[in-house]
Amino acid sequence: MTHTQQNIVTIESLSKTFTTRRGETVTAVTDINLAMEEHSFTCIVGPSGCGKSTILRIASGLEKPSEGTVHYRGVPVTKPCEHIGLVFQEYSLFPWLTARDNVAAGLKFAGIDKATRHHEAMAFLGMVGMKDFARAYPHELSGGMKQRVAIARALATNPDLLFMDEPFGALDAHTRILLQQELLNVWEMTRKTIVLVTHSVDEAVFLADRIVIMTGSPGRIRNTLDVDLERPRRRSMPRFGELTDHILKELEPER
Ligand SMILES: Nc1ncnc2c1ncn2[C@@H]1O[C@H](COP(=O)(O)OP(=O)(O)OP(=O)(O)O)[C@@H](O)[C@H]1O
Repeated sequence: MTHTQQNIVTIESLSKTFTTRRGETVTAVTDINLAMEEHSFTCIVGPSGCGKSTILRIASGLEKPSEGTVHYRGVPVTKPCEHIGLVFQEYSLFPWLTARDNVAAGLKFAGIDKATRHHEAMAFLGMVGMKDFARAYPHELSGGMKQRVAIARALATNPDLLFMDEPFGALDAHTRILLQQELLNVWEMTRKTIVLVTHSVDEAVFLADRIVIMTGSPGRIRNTLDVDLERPRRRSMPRFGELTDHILKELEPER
């Protein structure tokens, strides 16, 4: 595989083996080859334990591969960097900081002065519809609101790549659908490259340009599928149902 101009991330021959505390080895993923085009929206779906999170953790530099490589714009990824934003399922906000200060926190490490930090934080809170809650603390916010703040915080450092691991997994169905739409709005506004891991095939078909379908034990890519559905997408579109059914079939365990 070559590192073409438009591929922002390239994952080649990636495998990861963990050694458990009891000394057993577990191959989490094997022979993963993936490239993300700039500005694209990729969803990774697969059964629990097939290594989706492991791929994101390695691709963002939080974990080392056992074999293979990850490149960001042609440069090996060996540790977390400011170009890659992360949003995980647990809101991971600082409980002692207000929504605004949570968003501003990332900018503090970047050495930006306080007034600019606050101004920028408000702009990103506005983008996710949370301006009115800038002074609220995480415990005063609902799950959906906390996840909005987490997205604003990930965007604040202006990464060009956003890795999201089950960001809406803990939300009720209604809030989840609202936030999916908001994420699409943010994506269309900012044109970030997004890679999102989800258990929900419906969510993947709603969001993605391309869906990576994984199988488990050890995790490997079974198929990748380009989503040939125009936007805005509606779940009532016949093709929406066809694609969902097709992916669900691919995910069925082999007999
Ligand atoms: N630090 C670790 N030590 C040992 N095994 C691990 C470690 N992290 C992950 N694993 C194992 O690797 C495999 C893949 O885990 P991973 O969390 O990446 O899967 P996943 O597809 O994201 O799962 P889920 O959808 O349930 O979140 C699992 O078998 C898991 O037990």
